[in-house]
Amino acid sequence: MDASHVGSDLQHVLLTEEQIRERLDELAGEIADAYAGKDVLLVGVLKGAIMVMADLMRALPFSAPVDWMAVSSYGSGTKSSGVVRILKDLDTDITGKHVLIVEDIVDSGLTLSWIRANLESRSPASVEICALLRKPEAAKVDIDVKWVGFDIPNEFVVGYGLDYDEAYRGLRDVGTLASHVYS
Ligand SMILES: O=P(O)(O)OC[C@H]1O[C@H](OP(=O)(O)OP(=O)(O)O)[C@H](O)[C@@H]1O
Ligand code: HPA
Ligand SMILES: [Mg+2]
Repeated sequence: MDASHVGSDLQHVLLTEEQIRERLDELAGEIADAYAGKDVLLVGVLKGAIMVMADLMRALPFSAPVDWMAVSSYGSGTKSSGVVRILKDLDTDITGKHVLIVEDIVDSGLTLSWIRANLESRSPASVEICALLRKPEAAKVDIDVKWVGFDIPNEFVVGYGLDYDEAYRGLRDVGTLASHVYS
């Protein structure tokens, strides 16, 4: 799949690379203020959070350790199953630590509410969430996301780490897919 083909699969660009970078710079400033004088562990949720993590950690004015969890709830479809499995657990013992979960998207909220409860059961000092995207109309559970990049409409989006059946994660912008991709 070459780059021009991938581009033509997008129907509508919702967020450009530039908009994403500017917003992450703002969030990094707020996060830095919130954790001033504290050590924080950044926990990325594979695979979707790879781009957000890479850009957010470079925008932060301090060097925070990074760890990763891999869970799966979507598989190859466009709907969350709500059943979360840990595919890769943290390498770090988070007892007594401040944890900031870094995610690409809160859609139904099922994945993050499960991850947060799982991490909270390990006696950390605190657990907060930073997610680049949130779909307020899709929420199935109430979840407190302290830092949100953008609220977006209830449409399936790809790019900047987000996939459809493992494709499109490398797109620099975030957008919706043209209908021909699904058929
Ligand atoms: O709020 P929810 O409805 O639970 O959806 C959000 C989750 O779904 C996606 O992950 P996915 O399972 O597709 O894995 P991936 O990050 O490897 O693409 C996304 O990265 C979030 O982790
Ligand atoms: O809109 C989405 N796009 C890609 N992956 C996702 N996982 C949850 N929602 C989405
Ligand atoms: Mg996915």
